[in-house]
Amino acid sequence: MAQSMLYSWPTFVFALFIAVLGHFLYSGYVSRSRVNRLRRAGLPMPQWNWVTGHLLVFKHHLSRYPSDTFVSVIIADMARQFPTELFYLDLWPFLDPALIVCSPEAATQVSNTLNLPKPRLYKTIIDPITGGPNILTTNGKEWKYWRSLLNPGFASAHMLDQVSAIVDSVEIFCDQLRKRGDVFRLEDVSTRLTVDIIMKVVLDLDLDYLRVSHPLADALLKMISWSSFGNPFYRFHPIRPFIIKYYGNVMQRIVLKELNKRFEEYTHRKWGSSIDSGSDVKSKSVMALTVESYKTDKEGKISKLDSHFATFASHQVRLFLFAGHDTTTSVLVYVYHMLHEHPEALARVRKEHSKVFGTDPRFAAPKLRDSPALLNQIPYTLAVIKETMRLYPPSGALREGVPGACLSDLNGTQYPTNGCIVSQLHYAIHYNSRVWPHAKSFLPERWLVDAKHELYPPPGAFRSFEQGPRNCIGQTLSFLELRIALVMTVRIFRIRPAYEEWDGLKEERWIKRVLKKYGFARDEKSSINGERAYQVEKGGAHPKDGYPCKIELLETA
Ligand code: HEM
Repeated sequence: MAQSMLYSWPTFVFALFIAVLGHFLYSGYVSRSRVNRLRRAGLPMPQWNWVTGHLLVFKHHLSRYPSDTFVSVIIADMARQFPTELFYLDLWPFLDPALIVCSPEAATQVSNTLNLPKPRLYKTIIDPITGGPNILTTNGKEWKYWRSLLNPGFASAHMLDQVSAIVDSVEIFCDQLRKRGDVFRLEDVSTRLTVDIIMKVVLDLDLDYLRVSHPLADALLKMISWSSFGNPFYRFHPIRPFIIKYYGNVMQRIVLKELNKRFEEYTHRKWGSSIDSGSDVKSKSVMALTVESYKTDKEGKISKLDSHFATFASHQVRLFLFAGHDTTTSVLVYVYHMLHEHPEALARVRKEHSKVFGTDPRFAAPKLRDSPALLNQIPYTLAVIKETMRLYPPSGALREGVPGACLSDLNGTQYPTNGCIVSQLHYAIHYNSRVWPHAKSFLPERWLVDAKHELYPPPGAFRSFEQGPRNCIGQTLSFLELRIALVMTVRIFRIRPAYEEWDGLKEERWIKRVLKKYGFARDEKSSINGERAYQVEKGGAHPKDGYPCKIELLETA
């Protein structure tokens, strides 16, 4: 008996190995055959072969850039050879065949005309962070129900009620910046700011992460660092599932506890007025308003937070924490960078703030608290933010192709989407010189001219928040916090990049020192076209090395 078991175990393992290999090769064959059919139909794609698909072409383009470059930048480089602004890319086994979209017209077909579903790939990557289904990854009725419950919490009018809470966080951000005489990574402090803000706005929870660590935020950042964004090998790391599970539980415990607390406060009317009486209550968190919509939906018949609602709501809170901090942080840091690179724009922003908030920058905070609507009177600042987001889009957007759905290019050629990931490449669309005159230049003015002006942004071309029904639910909040942060900082601090100093501070590993000594390695100052703060792959796109910088306090402060 024991002997037959010994005999059967290796056989079993071998059979399993053959089955897994067979499945792998078969799915590779299916994937490559699909691309081959598209190739034979004459649709645009780079040089292709059965064994490597487009991997070698991709590698060739990658070799022109630092190895950590944001992947959209590499694919946009490949896109330059396709005037069709649409092409197929076969990176199996790392990704299903992809239809790359670099034209605003085709992107509008994806998001508005066809409204293609979100891909299954999102579930694999995002759901472990959020703990389960959420409005970023679900489709159809499930998505619609939750989006309609959550929308009121993000409405513009309600967001203005959050200004005071955001100002409080930005004041602490300023205190932290004041303390920094050294070279430091601006992104680290900015991340703490956006995490604090998102939790206040979404859950009315003050993490005070700008000053101290917090298990919720720490768990989120740990989970992100263990996720497979940008590096597909992470997906196969043997201890990754345990790490994700552990930190997921930490997050879930805290979020559920806070949600229950909010519900208790809600039912005991601690928010200052009665929900049941139907009166308006100001300064409520997104989740408070969601509970309110839910209760209305159930005709008021809930007396405790039911576990189905609580679980799903906790996924949304975790999603907001994830989606709401990463992108906004990246934009904030790049806005400071652009203002440093364009002193004339910085001078104009400062002048605009002095005109609206008074010449003494110390009074900006009380003015904002008293009259949040003043934020609508700084159009040039908003234009600077949008232009920065055009040049440094923090993400892109993926959809799943479906049978019968085709995209058409400007010549009317049809591109089947079935079996493909449809990738709206924000980076390539934002640098598309057919639709953006002077596409590489930083021109905030293009956001201020009237519709007849040649610089006027064409419809569908600015996609940082995506467009159509699945656009970003948090865009009003992001514009709000970015403007508040700028109003409260640009007249107080001078922020400049400090990559050279940072290079000097970095500890070189002993192995690199040895290799350099014998001529096998050299100093690498990675940059793209001289830009040290290039976008690197890290979930979304982030400035290289977290933007090492130095801060000076201005005399007016
Ligand atoms: C500058 C900041 C931001 C940028 C650039 C950004 C970008 C985007 C993009 C491109 C999408 C579409 C993704 C896709 O279709 O694959 C999206 C969706 C989404 N964003 Fe944002 N986002 C930002 C801030 C926020 C904030 C602050 C929140 C938090 C509340 C948030 C929450 C979401 C959610 C929940 C969705 C999914 C919406 C849906 O499918 O119904 N985002 N965002």
